[in-house]
Amino acid sequence: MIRTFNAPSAYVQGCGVLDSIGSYVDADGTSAVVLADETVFDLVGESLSTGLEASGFSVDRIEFGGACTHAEVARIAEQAADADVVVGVGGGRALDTAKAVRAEVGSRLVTVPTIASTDAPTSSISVLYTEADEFDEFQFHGANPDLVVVDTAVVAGAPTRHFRSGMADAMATWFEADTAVRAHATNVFEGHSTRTAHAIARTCYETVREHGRSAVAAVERDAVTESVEAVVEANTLMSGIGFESGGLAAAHSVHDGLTQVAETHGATHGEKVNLGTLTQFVLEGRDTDELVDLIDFSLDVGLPVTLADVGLDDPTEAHLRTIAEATCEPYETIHNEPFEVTPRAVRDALVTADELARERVSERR
Ligand SMILES: NC(=O)c1ccc[n+]([C@@H]2O[C@H](COP(=O)([O-])OP(=O)(O)OC[C@H]3O[C@@H](n4cnc5c(N)ncnc54)[C@H](O)[C@@H]3O)[C@@H](O)[C@H]2O)c1
Ligand SMILES: [Zn+2]
Repeated sequence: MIRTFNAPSAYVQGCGVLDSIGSYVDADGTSAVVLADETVFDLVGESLSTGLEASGFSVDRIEFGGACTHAEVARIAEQAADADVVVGVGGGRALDTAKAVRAEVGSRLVTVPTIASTDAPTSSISVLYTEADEFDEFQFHGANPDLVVVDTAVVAGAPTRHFRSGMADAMATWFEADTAVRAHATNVFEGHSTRTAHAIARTCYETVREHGRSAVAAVERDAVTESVEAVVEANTLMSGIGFESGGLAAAHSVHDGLTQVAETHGATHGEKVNLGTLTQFVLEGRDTDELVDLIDFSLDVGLPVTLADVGLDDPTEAHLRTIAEATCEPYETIHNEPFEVTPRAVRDALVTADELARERVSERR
């Protein structure tokens, strides 16, 4: 059995760290291109540029249009062709675009997440979408970012919804990696998990459970506390390594299935993943107490637990079929589950998780 482990080359996290970002960028040459949408550039553009210029970089800005599509990657790659360093700044879409641009131009890559909403900042892959905003393909770049810089003051100042969503993405990491390891399934790098990645995935979950409530309370007030630092690290570094080098299973496939129904497009990546984790629990026949425990924690921190919570108030059988069939596409990681998975089984697990969550919500009222 071949085991593989990949990770970003360097990771820096701290309150106000963007001001000194240039000192962490290890690159020959002096030209940096900053890729960010207007909102994000207004927030951090100045401190980023000052931080890079202080270390001798010339800084050009390219405005990110908001979608990670082939056309957007081609447009930006042309503009960034001579850059020594591409600095992707923002949410998962901007960072995935920066990764694809780096693959085209051969520069170094720095990712600067300004929300702790997904594990995209540390991973090696990009998720590409069509112009109609439907899933197009995964691009496996083989290389992780050279440097990841997270300013916790920026992340804590962003809307809490993004932070909660990242917690859901992080919790799924453990249940998926653990299933993948037990099933001897392969990870993103087509190797088997190391004990290192498995342990990181476990710590990722434990960190979110131990610090999640306090961290969400802090972020509601734009405060940076030790619990915020802990959860940012879990959502970003541990989750990224945990899913890529540990392996994925059902939860993210259910997320992918949910994206096929337009009604869920208003829900974030992490919010849909949370339903995926609950569905994975039912699919795997886990103890009901374990499921209720995760529902309770989700409700405590304000994460969605029912189909209605992610936009599907009244799912029809056609909706459920679309979701279940997309969840079971041959390339989906749900097939890492250690038993045969069918659309029927996914549909039944999804509606059962939804029913249990509804019951729990009314019990807690
Ligand atoms: N490559 C991977 O490993 C991986 C993993 C998980 C998710 N993803 C992808 O990530 C994407 C979802 O990412 P996301 O949930 O971060 O959403 P997103 O990238 O769509 O960003 C959401 C919004 O947040 C705004 N924003 C960013 N920073 C802000 C701040 N500090 N304050 C206020 N607003 C801010 C942005 O302007 C953007 O409009 C999906 O495309 C998904 O497929 C990729
Ligand atoms: Zn995810």
